[in-house]
Amino acid sequence: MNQDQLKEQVGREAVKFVEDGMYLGLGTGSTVRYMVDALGERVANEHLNLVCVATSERTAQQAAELGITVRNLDDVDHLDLTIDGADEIDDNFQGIKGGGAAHLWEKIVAINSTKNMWIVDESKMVHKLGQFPLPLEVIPFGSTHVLKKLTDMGLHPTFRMTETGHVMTDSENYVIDLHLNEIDHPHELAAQLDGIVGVVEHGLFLDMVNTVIVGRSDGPEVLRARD
Ligand SMILES: O=C[C@H](O)[C@H](O)[C@H](O)COP(=O)(O)O
Repeated sequence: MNQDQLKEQVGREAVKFVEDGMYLGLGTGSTVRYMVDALGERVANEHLNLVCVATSERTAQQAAELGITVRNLDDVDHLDLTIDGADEIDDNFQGIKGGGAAHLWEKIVAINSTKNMWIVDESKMVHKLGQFPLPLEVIPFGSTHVLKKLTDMGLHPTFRMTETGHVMTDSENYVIDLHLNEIDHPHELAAQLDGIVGVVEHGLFLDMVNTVIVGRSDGPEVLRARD
């Protein structure tokens, strides 16, 4: 099975956990895209009553086109479950997210969700975080000074750019990626990054996920991370 087939496999597996009447958070990314397609099929075929909150404009648009009810986070009082992708997951079920620049909204939705599930192909499972560049969402105003500060801290930052300029998030902020190779102490790094003025949010998602579904050639593996 190639990577796309594994992503589709976990997307389809994840929607089996969705129950009628749920308030559901929808993540962002290429794996989630398959999940939302599968969810749309269930909504159409089984007439499920779901209320969904999306973590990006992209996901909101896809879901709405499939006839899934999408509301703003501020218009719901709770979320039962959020299903999202991840860029890396380590042996302790800590994660890096934000490869698609959506980690700010994703983290806000995640912390307001009773349960969180991540769906990944097996290439995302690592022993130690950090091979994947760690994304930060930063306020454009003064961002070159934030970049310099991060450089001085030895965190090897680069702005994430397109051919035409800065990658912009849905909140119209910039993204800085930290090229760390290995993150020995994720909690300490998270606390350091939380303390930098101008950094809105980082892509370390620590102690957050309850269930991980890993796509493997011999079938999806469901891992329980925490209650
Ligand atoms: O910002 C994007 C998100 O954190 C994604 O969930 C993450 O990058 C994984 O995306 P994909 O499923 O495309 O690898």
